[in-house]
Amino acid sequence: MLGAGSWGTTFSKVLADGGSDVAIWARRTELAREISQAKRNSDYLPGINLPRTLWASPNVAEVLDGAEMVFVSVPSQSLRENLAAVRDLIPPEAIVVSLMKGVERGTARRMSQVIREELGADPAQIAVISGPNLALEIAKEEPTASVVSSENLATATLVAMAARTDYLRSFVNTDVIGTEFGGVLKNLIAVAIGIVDGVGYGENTKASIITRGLVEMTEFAVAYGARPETLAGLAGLGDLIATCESPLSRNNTAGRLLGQGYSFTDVVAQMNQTAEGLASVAPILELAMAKGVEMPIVSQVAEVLAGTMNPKDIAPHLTSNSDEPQPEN
Ligand SMILES: NC(=O)C1=CN([C@@H]2O[C@H](COP(=O)(O)OP(=O)(O)OC[C@H]3O[C@@H](n4cnc5c(N)ncnc54)[C@H](OP(=O)(O)O)[C@@H]3O)[C@@H](O)[C@H]2O)C=CC1
Ligand SMILES: O=C(CO)COP(=O)(O)O
Repeated sequence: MLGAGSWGTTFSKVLADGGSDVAIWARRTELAREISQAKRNSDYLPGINLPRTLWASPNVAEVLDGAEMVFVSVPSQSLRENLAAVRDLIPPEAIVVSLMKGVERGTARRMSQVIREELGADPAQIAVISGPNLALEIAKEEPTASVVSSENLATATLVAMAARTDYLRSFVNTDVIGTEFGGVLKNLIAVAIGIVDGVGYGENTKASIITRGLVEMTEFAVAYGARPETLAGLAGLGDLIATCESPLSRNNTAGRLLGQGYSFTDVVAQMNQTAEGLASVAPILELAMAKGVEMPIVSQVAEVLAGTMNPKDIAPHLTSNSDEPQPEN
């Protein structure tokens, strides 16, 4: 596992509980020591006991030695530089699995695309995992489901088998584009819902934004080749519900602070964990524009982030250029 944050550590627990030998690369020596010796990660998962077999090291060569599967859970914006540093250490036959839910600023690439580019990996050896998977709930072994996606169904199946425990089961699909974009886009809608909460609006506003948000997510992802069913599944609607409803969500939390009137800079300063949605807004809007997809809710999030829109003006019904009633579907 590359990354010892809340999701990297939680998913390592899942894999270890599923019977695998798991090693985590933690960039901080003291955190690696705490995981290996105390079987705890008090920075990210307070109160959670980790499996006895799990160990961590700041030495990435040691962690990757002999790995059959390499899971990656670092912030999306740091993926490329991290892969460049370990490229020669990843065993050539290893399956590489992205646990991340962002797109790269500047290139607008999905994480599996960055993996492919940086490692020169065969797409059949790459998988992505998404779904309603709030780390702390899974670390507490509350039951949930994930989706493992790969262009090669056999690869997705192998990964899903490795991640099988009493409290987590995975479905498989071959729609990598839909599975990845589902995870990215729900973060942006969760920021919008956080803004609504911060402003103090109620359930009608939230339900309207979640519903219209799913329409935006689906139109966007389908324009890039996703299957609409994927967006209606765990990696789309499922994760949208979990992230929009939960105070555990960092994207939701970031939105709430914006809705309470904090500036983007203040919000970034207050967040001590990764809120991927903040960096993904701009590249997603670039991709939307390239395909002529309207994303009124995501556009409003971008405006609130830029400080050009009062959070109180957020609404589910704005479209860019028309006062006429729009067809619902
Ligand atoms: N948390 C969750 O519930 C879920 C998260 N995800 C996704 O997982 C990915 C990782 O998120 P999550 O674990 O939650 O994030 P956290 O903020 O909890 O942890 C981030 C981890 O990455 C490390 N890190 C930070 N910056 C860098 C860098 N530049 N290079 C290398 N490592 C770095 C941190 O190290 P350090 O501690 O030293 O700063 C830490 O180990 C995200 O894409 C997120 O969307 C997906 C599903 C659920
Ligand atoms: O992806 C997640 C749940 O599925 C976690 O959401 P946050 O990154 O907003 O905490």
